[in-house]
Amino acid sequence: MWPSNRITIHFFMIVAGTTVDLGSGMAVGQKTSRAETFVLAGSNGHETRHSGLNDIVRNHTSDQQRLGMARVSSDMRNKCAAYVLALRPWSFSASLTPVALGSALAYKLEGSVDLVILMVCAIAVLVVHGAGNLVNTYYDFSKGIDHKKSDDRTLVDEILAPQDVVMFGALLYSLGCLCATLLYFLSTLRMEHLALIYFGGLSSSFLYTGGIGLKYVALGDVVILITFGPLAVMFAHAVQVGYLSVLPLVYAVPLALNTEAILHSNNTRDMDSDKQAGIVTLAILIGPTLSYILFNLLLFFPYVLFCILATHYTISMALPLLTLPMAFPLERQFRSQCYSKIPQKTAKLNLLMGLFYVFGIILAPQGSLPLL
Ligand SMILES: CC(C)=CCC/C(C)=C/CC/C(C)=C/CC/C(C)=C/COP(=O)(O)OP(=O)(O)O
Ligand SMILES: Cc1cc(O)c2ccccc2c1O
Repeated sequence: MWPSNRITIHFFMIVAGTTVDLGSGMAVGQKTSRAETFVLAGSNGHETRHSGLNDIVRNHTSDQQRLGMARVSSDMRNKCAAYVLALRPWSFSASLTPVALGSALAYKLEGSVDLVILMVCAIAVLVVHGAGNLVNTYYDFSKGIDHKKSDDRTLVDEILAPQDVVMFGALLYSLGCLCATLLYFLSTLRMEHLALIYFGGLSSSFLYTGGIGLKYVALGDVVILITFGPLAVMFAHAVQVGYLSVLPLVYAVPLALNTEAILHSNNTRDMDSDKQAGIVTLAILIGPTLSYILFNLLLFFPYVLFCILATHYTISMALPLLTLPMAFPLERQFRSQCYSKIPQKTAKLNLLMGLFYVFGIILAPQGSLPLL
């Protein structure tokens, strides 16, 4: 038999534990009623019930631990999702397609491709692009350019803190440098050439919005045309073949124009808020009508180039034309000024067009492609 005062002490221990946890959820509340039931039963004085009380205390503690762990793991998952979303992964096609293109050209020229070099190169370009997006998030927020209706609300909605974005950006730049170091050992490309292209890409990704902020003085379009086009394609090609060549620069043109269409639609969408924030973009300089004409040129001129390549060199170059049906709705949306999802949709088109372009190059009969 257990004296009822000892049972009461156990009860208060449970209640005390419960009180601490009251704010955290229903399951804990349920424990209180189980303990109360026990005290009512305990006052009848059955000894066997004591082990039941210990079980309740033990179960209560392990439930608390489980709840705590579940909360920590769900917090971690939310935080990870926030970091991934802050990178704006929808835009990654813009950096992956030039890597695929440069590697495909190397395959055509050298007859083989080193898959490890391809992977490391893709990671290097991807993380530098991701870091560039984070720098953009940080500076657009601190300059008051991003607002409640912006596409990028990572900092505006306090999904992440500014120092989280800074730390994550620094981590990605460090990872990029690690990849570049690895490439130095894996590839036969001379160190000064590797460093020139890699740090060219890295500094462009920072200076786009950081430092002098090229985006704010209407130079963002030039940066995107160069980095996501010739620079990234040449980088992927050079680490494979071990030397610099002008060939990838020429092949990069159709893809670079399409990637610039993503940015131009983005800047046309943001024209009014950018103007209010006091920054200058190409879209603001040329106005809505010329912006529409420029978007069409960027969207459709690559198809003209593919037609020329297909009719003069090899029919496999007609493969990217399969994406034409995706381009017409974009033109219509731009014309009716429904800009909201055009950058994301153009990025999808960019991925498919890039992949078809790469397949077209791989499938081209030996010696049929223009080698300048
Ligand atoms: C050659 C090597 C190693 C790397 C090249 C890697 C690349 C492609 C770097 C370019 C990084 C870069 C310039 C990123 C900027 C990304 C960008 C265009 C962000 C869009 O910014 P906003 O125009 O402000 O759009 P939002 O309004 O959506 O924020
Ligand atoms: C976030 C973001 C937004 C864009 O509009 C981009 C356009 C071209 C290339 C990359 C882009 C990007 O990373």
